[in-house]
Amino acid sequence: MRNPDEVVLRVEDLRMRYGTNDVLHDVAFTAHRGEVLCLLGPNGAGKTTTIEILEGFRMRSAGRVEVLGTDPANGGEDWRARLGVVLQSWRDHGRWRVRELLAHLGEYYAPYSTERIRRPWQTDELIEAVGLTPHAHKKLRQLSGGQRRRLDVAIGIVGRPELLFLDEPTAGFDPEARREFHELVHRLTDDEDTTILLTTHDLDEADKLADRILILSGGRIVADGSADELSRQIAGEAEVRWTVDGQRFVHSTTEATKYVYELFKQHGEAVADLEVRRASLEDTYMTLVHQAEAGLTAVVSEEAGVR
Ligand SMILES: Nc1ncnc2c1ncn2[C@@H]1O[C@H](COP(=O)(O)OP(=O)(O)OP(=O)(O)O)[C@@H](O)[C@H]1O
Repeated sequence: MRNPDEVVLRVEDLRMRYGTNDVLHDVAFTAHRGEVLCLLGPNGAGKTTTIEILEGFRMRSAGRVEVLGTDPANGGEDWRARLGVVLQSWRDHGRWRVRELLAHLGEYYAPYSTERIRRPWQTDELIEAVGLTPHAHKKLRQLSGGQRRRLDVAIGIVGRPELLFLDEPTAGFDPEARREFHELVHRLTDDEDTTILLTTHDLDEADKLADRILILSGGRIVADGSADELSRQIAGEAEVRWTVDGQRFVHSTTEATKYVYELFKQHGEAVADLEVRRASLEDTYMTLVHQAEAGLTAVVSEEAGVR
């Protein structure tokens, strides 16, 4: 049965050093069943390193990590079968055909099928879910960049993972493919209860998909919360725009509701074109990353408050 309180991912005091270069400093976060976490951050912030440690592809330098109840450094085949991974880089299977490859990869998961989770995903259903039906019989090298990325996603989910890692899954997608991918993510979390950790540079995508956003900067988590929580905590001011008799006005305030109430009290029905604009995720992201880069290391966290 679904238990939304179940912790699927627990990271504490995670550190990573390449040679003498510390790239992760005391990273800590958790993810619960069915949650979508988006890991944001500038190039080189440590997103891929974090994900690779959680996937068991990279050994950490220090800290505690639990993925589906197991330390990834000791995860066996049965643990790995419960994970799905979509890496940034392409794999080289150029001569295989789409359907053939997915059916083949799916066979590896059959021994890990359970009463609750039937593995693998039925091949044609999976191909349909990622929008590759018209290309099912093509060789991989004949696919476009975006089609190839859809296949990468299919490879990641063929074993019906309980936890799915997606490293920049929509890079190279056209707007329609992006929207279809977002629908697929909702389907995976709603119908299959999949927990998803994804990295993206597309803030609009993070806004649409994430239950929680983690912002990593210089190897540190500088924010942890929903898009709304982060924007409320960082940018207290909202911008109110309106017109009276065709003349435009703009005012910044921390108390938008009260301000609008006063506005109507004063001008009544003469107020038109009213808009109240809170900080966008992009505004919030820029503020937090710039603060972190300037050495202001206050961490914004819904769970912990500001510390
Ligand atoms: N194998 C490696 N050896 C040494 N340094 C590395 C290695 N891999 C990554 N790094 C360094 O670790 C830091 C974090 O890199 P990482 O790839 O995790 O960042 P990222 O947030 O995923 O960046 P991007 O958005 O560009 O993908 C960078 O400074 C990078 O140069």
